[in-house]
Amino acid sequence: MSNIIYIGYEFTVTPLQPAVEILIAELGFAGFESFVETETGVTAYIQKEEWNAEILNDVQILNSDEFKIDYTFNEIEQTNWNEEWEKNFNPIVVDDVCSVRAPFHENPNTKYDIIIEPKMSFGTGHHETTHMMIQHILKNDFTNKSVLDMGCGTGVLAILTEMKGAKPIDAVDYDNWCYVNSLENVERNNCEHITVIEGDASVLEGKKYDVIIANINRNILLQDMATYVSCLNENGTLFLSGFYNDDIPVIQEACEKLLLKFVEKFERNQWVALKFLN
Ligand SMILES: C[S@@+](CC[C@H](N)C(=O)[O-])C[C@H]1O[C@@H](n2cnc3c(N)ncnc32)[C@H](O)[C@@H]1O
Repeated sequence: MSNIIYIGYEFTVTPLQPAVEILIAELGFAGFESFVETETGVTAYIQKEEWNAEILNDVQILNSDEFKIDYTFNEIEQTNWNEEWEKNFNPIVVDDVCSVRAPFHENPNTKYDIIIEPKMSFGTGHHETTHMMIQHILKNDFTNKSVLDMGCGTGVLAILTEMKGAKPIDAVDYDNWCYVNSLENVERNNCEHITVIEGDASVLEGKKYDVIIANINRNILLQDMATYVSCLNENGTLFLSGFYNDDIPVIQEACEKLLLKFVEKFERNQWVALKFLN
């Protein structure tokens, strides 16, 4: 069990939309990793070791004349954060066929019913990037494909690929909490073909996959892209997310330098998820 300390910011936003959406996008970019929408705005969390006093300097919407945004912040005990999450985690259904829910939610009877207890890990399906990666996975054939889920968070994407017939699957995350949480969720969903690995791109040496899924962030993707592509089989597929529409040119250029071909883009609230072929 990790003893990471978080800083929680409670933002009060008037009027709520579209300001809350923009605020969450900008905070995500600044390094905040979890968000809980409230009746009056949003609560956002960042690890204390990622935090600094200037963290909000680049969050432009705070200077907007169109919206009034106030905030307070304080250190959050891990246990309090979990209670907050449990109160606020609503089940989601993607394209009527895939649900992501907690064990205590009612079964929505979807074809792919993923049960997740995310605690501190990213990947409840609420985030645009997870949602779009789920859409890519739903749309593509995974039967007997070997898969790497890089930056697996809760393991939600790896679990869905197994439900769609993929095997074997490696789910990798450098964060110990995510590693432990993915192990728990893999077991909770009775998956048999997923190996959860704690580490970064350095654990990929010598490995090969038919499909690589990486929902991380622009800088890590650019840094590790060559390693991912070296692990991709001929005619393999790479799905990337964790960045904005404006980042596409730099991501696409990096992929094309490695001879990948751009195939398809999904977009939600300025976030994007791209598909490339080898
Ligand atoms: C945006 S979350 C995605 C989680 C999940 N795959 C999803 O789609 O909901 C990114 C994850 O990547 C992990 N991560 C960030 N940098 C990494 C790196 N260099 N190597 C491995 N994992 C990394 C983080 O710990 C986090 O769990």
